[in-house]
Amino acid sequence: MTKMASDTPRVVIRGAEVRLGGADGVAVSGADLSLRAGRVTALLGPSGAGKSTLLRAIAGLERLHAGEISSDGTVWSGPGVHLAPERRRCGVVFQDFALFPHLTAMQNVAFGLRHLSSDERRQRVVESLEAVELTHRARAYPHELSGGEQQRVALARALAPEPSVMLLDEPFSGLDRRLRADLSAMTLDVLRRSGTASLIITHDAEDALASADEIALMERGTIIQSGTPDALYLAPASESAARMLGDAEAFAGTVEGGMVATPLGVVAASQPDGSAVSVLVRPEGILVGADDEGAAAARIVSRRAAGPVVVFLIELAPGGRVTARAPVSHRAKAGDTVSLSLDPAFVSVVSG
Ligand SMILES: Nc1ncnc2c1ncn2[C@@H]1O[C@H](COP(=O)(O)OP(=O)(O)OP(=O)(O)O)[C@@H](O)[C@H]1O
Repeated sequence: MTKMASDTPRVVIRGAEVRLGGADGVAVSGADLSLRAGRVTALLGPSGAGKSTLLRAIAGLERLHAGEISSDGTVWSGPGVHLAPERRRCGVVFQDFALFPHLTAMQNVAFGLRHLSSDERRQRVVESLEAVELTHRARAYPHELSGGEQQRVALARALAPEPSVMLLDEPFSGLDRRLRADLSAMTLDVLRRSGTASLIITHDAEDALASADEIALMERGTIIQSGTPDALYLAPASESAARMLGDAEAFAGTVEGGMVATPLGVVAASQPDGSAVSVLVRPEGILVGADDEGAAAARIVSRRAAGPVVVFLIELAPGGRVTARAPVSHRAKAGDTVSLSLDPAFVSVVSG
């Protein structure tokens, strides 16, 4: 049942627009996104950004007013086309997943497989419950299962018909933190091995950075950036993209001679001279050195250890404060005068 990941997109969304509740209620606007087989894409963005609406549009539960959604060359939604949800090879696990209470775990999983022969159906149910490690609970009813086990049955049920794409809307938000971490790791593993293309809504940027294959950032109805977690963390396309994935300092400046000046030193910029830009720096990119080393003199206001890292709040000589993050072994302490420099790997220059 293991299938290879592929670079060819399984689902392609182009210029998707969804209007809800009247002309100005545009929930999704010009959204572009590709989902690949065997890969998990985390969809991240503030409340009201349009994440659930985009998922519902892919599932066929909302109509597109413009744009197109297609899968393996078949148009699911587009001008004059709207394939019914049951005709899309789309598995869905929503937050308030509901198992049928009067059916056992295996009957729940078998529910969507009525088109198969009974032998094939039995085989598929066994495989799906095996994938979520629940064969020993096959005959249990939902009320006899824990919350995490119920969620695993819901996942098995959605995967059993072998969908092209799996859509998960914050599937773990109702569970406690510890269970959520375990279940999230297992779910992503099962999704990857199934070979389906997965899109999972989350509010947890750290979790997305640590576990997703790709991240799509959504804001005001549109996908503002998508790519691998590393690429998005290190090279955000805008200040708001940067902040969706963690802390960042932003310095406004103007490009002169291919460079832009910041209070922490000068950095190279690819924008034309005279452009107004914003220099974005991750806390790991602010290097705290001895007093005589770097470019900018500064004073440490506070030092806070947080597990393997230490977070410095630093006051710059010309005024203003920045946050730097270093390994916990870093010796600088509150009150020290230090000099700061930039690690270019954690710096990106975006149009201001
Ligand atoms: N049925 C509806 N009728 C009218 N407007 C709606 C409807 N459902 C959602 N909206 C609006 O559409 C926009 C996008 O909502 P959506 O639920 O897709 O956002 P979201 O990113 O999933 O948010 P959250 O993270 O809070 O779940 C919001 O402005 C919301 O108020």
